[in-house]
Amino acid sequence: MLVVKIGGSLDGAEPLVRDLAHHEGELIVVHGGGPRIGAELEARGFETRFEGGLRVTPPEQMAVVEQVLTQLGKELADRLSQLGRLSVGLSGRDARLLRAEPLDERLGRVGRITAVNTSLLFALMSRHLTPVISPIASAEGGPLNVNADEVAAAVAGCLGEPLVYLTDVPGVLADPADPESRIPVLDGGEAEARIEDGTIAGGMIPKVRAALLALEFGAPWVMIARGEPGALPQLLAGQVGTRIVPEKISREV
Ligand SMILES: Nc1ncnc2c1ncn2[C@@H]1O[C@H](COP(=O)(O)OP(=O)(O)O)[C@@H](O)[C@H]1O
Ligand SMILES: CC(=O)N[C@@H](CCC(=O)OP(=O)(O)O)C(=O)O
Repeated sequence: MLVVKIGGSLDGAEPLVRDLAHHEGELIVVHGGGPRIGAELEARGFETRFEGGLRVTPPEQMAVVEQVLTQLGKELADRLSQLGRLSVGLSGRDARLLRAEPLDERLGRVGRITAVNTSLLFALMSRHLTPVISPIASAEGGPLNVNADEVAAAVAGCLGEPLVYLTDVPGVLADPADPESRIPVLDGGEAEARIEDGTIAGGMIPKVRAALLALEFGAPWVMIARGEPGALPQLLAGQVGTRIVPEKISREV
């Protein structure tokens, strides 16, 4: 089994969706939707801002966030199903799939995952149905917006399964402006140092932190790679992407 998180930056990437549909083996898909949420909020006259890569979500914006993510999940599940992989679009509000608590009141309706209903996921997979999860969680006082990278980490961690983040860059880059500067293996210490010095920025901050969290929760391995056709087999062969590890040790021979 593999947990795959598809970034909102890959919205509409048909070749990738085909690859996922034809992937041999069980998949759980978690999707983002940042760019589409941003566009919809703007169209409705809302301003949006991020703190540490997380969208500050005032209560009056929550319905828009949920609508956009729900529609995206349904579209993705429908497309995978049409391509032969029967899939079910869910959010964390279905059967309490994802429970959360508010992260910080200054961020509004942004949540931190506290529990995952893994039996719902097993029930679907036992009937050969692929879960497609939108990052909205169930909570006291209404739903919470959770960063999709964190949702994927919680799901993979709770299941003890590997996690792949598919995004629009070839991995974590030493120089974000240079796509050739992929870091093949990144550990927690170096990740925090690079966040501190600014070479890891924007949406890569929650992704790298979530990857470390997934390992802490129990995922056996985590990779960040570009969501291009052929990515999954190449990545499983260790040819592309950045592998996130808690600590690096040097191998001496
Ligand atoms: N050091 C870095 N290496 C790679 N990408 C980085 C780095 N620092 C910032 N980024 C930015 O992070 C983005 C990926 O995060 P995000 O846009 O949230 O993706 P997704 O929608 O796939 O979750 C990249 O497109 C890039 O602009
Ligand atoms: C709290 C928070 O930041 N939630 C995210 C949820 C979607 C997401 O994570 O989408 P990407 O994977 O495309 O970034 C948001 O509102 O954008």
